Amino acid sequence: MAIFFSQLPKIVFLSVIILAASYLPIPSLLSRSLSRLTQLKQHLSFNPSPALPKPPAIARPDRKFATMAYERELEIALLAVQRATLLTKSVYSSHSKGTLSKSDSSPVTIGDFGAQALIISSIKHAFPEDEVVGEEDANDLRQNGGLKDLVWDLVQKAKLEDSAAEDRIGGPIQSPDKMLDALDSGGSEGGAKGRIWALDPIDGTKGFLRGGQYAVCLALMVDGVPTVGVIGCPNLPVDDQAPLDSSIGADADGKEGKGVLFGAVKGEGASSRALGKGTLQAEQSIKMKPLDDITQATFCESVEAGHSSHGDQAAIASKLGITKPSVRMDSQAKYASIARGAGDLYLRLPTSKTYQEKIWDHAAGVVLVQEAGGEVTDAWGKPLNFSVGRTLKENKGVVAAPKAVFPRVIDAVKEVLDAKQ
Ligand SMILES: Nc1ncnc2c1ncn2[C@@H]1O[C@H](COP(=O)(O)OS(=O)(=O)O)[C@@H](OP(=O)(O)O)[C@H]1O
Ligand SMILES: [Mg+2]
Ligand SMILES: [Mg+2]
Ligand SMILES: [Mg+2]
Repeated sequence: MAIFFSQLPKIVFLSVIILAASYLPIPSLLSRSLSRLTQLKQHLSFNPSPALPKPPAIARPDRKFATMAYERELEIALLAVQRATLLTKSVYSSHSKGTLSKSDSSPVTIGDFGAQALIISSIKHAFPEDEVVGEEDANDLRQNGGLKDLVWDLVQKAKLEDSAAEDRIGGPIQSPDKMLDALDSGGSEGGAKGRIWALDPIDGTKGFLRGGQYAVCLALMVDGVPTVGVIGCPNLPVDDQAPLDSSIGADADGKEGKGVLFGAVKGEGASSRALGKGTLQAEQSIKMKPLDDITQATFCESVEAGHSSHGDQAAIASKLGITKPSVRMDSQAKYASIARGAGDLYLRLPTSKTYQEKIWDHAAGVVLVQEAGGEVTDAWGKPLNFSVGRTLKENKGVVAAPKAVFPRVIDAVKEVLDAKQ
């Protein structure tokens, strides 16, 4: 009895708890917990490890395949070109482009200088041993401090929005002197041995100044063979299926669905993606359009009549029975456009017997077209030889077409050229 009275407070306390519990909605609490557990189980079955980082095998979420040849070269080239287009777009939409005339009377702008410095700095960070054949050099900036300051200002502002991507290409250039040194590191003589990059920081500078198409072009040549090609086209539509036309219009923010980044690796295919400003966007593979009826072809040619013979090109088109008017477009956007099937043929018939085509005007475009199912030769059907220096020397003109129709096209080209001899 004494024990009962000594334990009475505990007994009362426990009784109160049991009584209170009987009023609580225990079954409903239990059923809610069970349903939560079921939801969690379903969630886990779709996301086996939701809290874990992505498996390391998928290093490039923008790519469909985990590994391929020259994967790092392609990624660095894509990021380097992407960053350079941030700079060129800012110059494109500005009134003052700091234009100079070079010794061959062709124009160069602060955009060309800045883009070349940024891209070479990216390449040298990732692949310090590689050489670069770049179109521009720093001579004009070394002699003109005002111009150098303008370019330095642009170069400092051009940063990828994603800091990890920016780090992959070495981050910002550290000083104006380093910028000049980078710009001057594009003086390789080219050749048939080793790894050499061909860089056109703005291809189609005349188009760039006119408010037309232009392209930032970079290719890696291995033992004289174009192997990786990247082309940034800020003024082409993102949509690979968009009809090809010569109208453009500035679209600095990509709001009008413009801005494409093309990439290709020899033997691995070609792709396009929205240009973007930071991490690489998801890519899709591109192919030339199958062309069953050559008379329905759309052909691309230069805007500048001094760069390719509009007359010869019209004669070739008429020989092939093509009735559609040509699409005139500046830069390697022509190669990119036929590679994605927006156009079919690219004709660049020489205007002079002495002009030597520059390797940076073609290397990236050639990889793109070859990987999209096309063939590219000079106007006489000879393969373009990228292993003989900074120019294509003996190769005159360019003809690019889908493989299946290439023989017909080159025959028509030869007929027109032979008739002129
Ligand atoms: N005479 C002659 N013949 C052939 N090519 C020449 C000639 N003169 C210049 N160039 C080079 O043409 C590059 C411009 O590319 P496109 O001709 O495709 O563009 S355009 O439509 O004519 O603007 C252009 O490249 P960028 O200087 O990078 O713009 C030149 O390297
Ligand atoms: Mg060029
Ligand atoms: Mg150029
Ligand atoms: Mg030029």
